[in-house]
Amino acid sequence: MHIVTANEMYEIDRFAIENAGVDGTILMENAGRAIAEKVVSLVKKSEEILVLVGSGNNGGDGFVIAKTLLNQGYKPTVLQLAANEKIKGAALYHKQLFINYGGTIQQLQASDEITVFLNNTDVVIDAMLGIGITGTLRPPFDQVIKAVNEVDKLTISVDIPSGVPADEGVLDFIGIEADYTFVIEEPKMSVFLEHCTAYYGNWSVVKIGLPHQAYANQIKRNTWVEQKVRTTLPSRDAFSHKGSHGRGLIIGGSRQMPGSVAMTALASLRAGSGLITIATVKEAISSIAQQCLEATFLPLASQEGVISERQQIDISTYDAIAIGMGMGRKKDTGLLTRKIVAKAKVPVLIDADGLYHISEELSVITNRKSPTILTPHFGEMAMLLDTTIQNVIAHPFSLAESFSRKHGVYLVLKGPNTIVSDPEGNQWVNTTGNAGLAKGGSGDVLSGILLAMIMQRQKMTEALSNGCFIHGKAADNLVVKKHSEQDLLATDVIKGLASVFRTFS
Ligand SMILES: NC(=O)C1=CN([C@@H]2O[C@H](COP(=O)(O)OP(=O)(O)OC[C@H]3O[C@@H](n4cnc5c(N)ncnc54)[C@H](O)[C@@H]3O)[C@@H](O)[C@H]2O)[C@@H](O)CC1
Ligand SMILES: Nc1ncnc2c1ncn2[C@@H]1O[C@H](COP(=O)(O)OP(=O)(O)O)[C@@H](O)[C@H]1O
Ligand SMILES: [K+]
Repeated sequence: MHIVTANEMYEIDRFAIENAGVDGTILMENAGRAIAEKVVSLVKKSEEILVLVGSGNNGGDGFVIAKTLLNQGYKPTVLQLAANEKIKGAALYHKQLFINYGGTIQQLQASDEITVFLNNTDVVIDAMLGIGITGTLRPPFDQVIKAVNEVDKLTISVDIPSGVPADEGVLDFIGIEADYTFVIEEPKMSVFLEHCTAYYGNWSVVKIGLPHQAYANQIKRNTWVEQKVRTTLPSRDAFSHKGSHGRGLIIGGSRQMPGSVAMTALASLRAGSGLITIATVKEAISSIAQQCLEATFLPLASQEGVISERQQIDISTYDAIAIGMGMGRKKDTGLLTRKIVAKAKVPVLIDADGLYHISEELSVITNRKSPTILTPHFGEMAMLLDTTIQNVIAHPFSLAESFSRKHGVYLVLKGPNTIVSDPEGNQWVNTTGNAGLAKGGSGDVLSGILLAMIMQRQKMTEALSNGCFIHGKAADNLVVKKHSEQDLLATDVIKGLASVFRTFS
């Protein structure tokens, strides 16, 4: 699936109508009819349905839904929230068809009348506002949306929950809290914005027959789904040896935080790495070795329990490096981190405290010749950009894209909807994972999986997207069977990798 902004959607629409010659009323018929089919699968004929229609094309879809339901023996009540003269074009055409099919339309005279309509219905179909919303809500939409949210009725939104912006940038809004949203043709950006996702409820896409050529090459944002993992994840060659699957180096850990690198190493081995070496402070090695028998070690000199600057590390024999987990934020560790990142001629993944050290001197990553992968969560992203977390929440797609382009890096912006960005500005949103991962250590496990993935035969963007998918999928499988979102631990996710890899082998 592509992920579109409102403008991109309008552009696709324009192409369909002007270049491909599709009539706009047909697109509206297709949209309304496809959504009516979904409504039929959720609602019984005996139930009362209230269709709330606005003045634009979203309202037009509402008329088609009402007409289709009426034709199938339902008795929808259509409540028009805008003046008659505001309904134009395709929406007016479908309003007239609805009337011709025997439908009647009621009009809201005063905002507070809405409670009477809501009290008399079982189901609300929200066809008030779609991607055409501008500015703050005007009456009666503000009051109607609040009233719908206050009553406990099954609420089904058309294309987008009314009031929710389609695009990035708006943090404050009043929106319908839908139970279901049937998104037309392609998910809008806000489906994946963490301050908007919940409004959509259970969402899915309905296709309305827009010409594929209208957008196949233009949209740079996509979802990463199981089918893509199936077609890109390399299988293990029967004649391979440990060297064929990558020799990875993990640099991090400290006396205070030995567990993080242990989890990264274990996850990396479970995700298919051939050989893993952990470079960490020598006093942490015995405890880490007990957790991870398969790893080898590179003991590092330490100062107050953290990796000290004064030492040479031979990084020449590794295929990829992950650096930063649990290493702390001491100045000396930072100097060494930047030296290693600058010197390494293989892919380097930078996570956690490594991101802090890099944020002090971003030119170190910009100047690198081999691939650099940064894996910040929203707080670390704000630190890298020297901005607020609120700003990252408001603009995750555009900030990630511009950062990747500017510094020539691959960025994995972690969250409930993790976004992978490449230096050309392409983006993929991961579709797996749950709140059980919102726990210390999940990021360390992800780094290990990604380190393994980037050492297998696949493109860098596929490696990163597959790694995120597998990490989230392991957590999803675990909360269905063995665990819950409450008790899930990062170490469980490592064990759960088996269930995911087995489905792809
Ligand atoms: N290719 C597509 O994507 C298709 C889209 N269709 C529908 O068309 C919708 C977009 O239609 P429109 O561009 O007409 O836009 P909308 O229907 O989303 O809204 C525009 C209308 O809302 C009013 N409005 C805007 N901001 C408002 C505010 N803050 N407070 C109160 N009223 C406000 C405007 O005066 C205008 O009349 C989509 O969301 C979708 O539902 C379908 O008809 C089928 C084809
Ligand atoms: N609510 C959530 N839903 C899905 N995935 C989540 C959620 N919260 C966190 N994650 C995932 O868990 C990982 C957390 O990483 P991070 O914040 O770096 O953890 P830590 O540094 O504590 O190990 C990321 O991969 C993120 O995408
Ligand atoms: K809507």
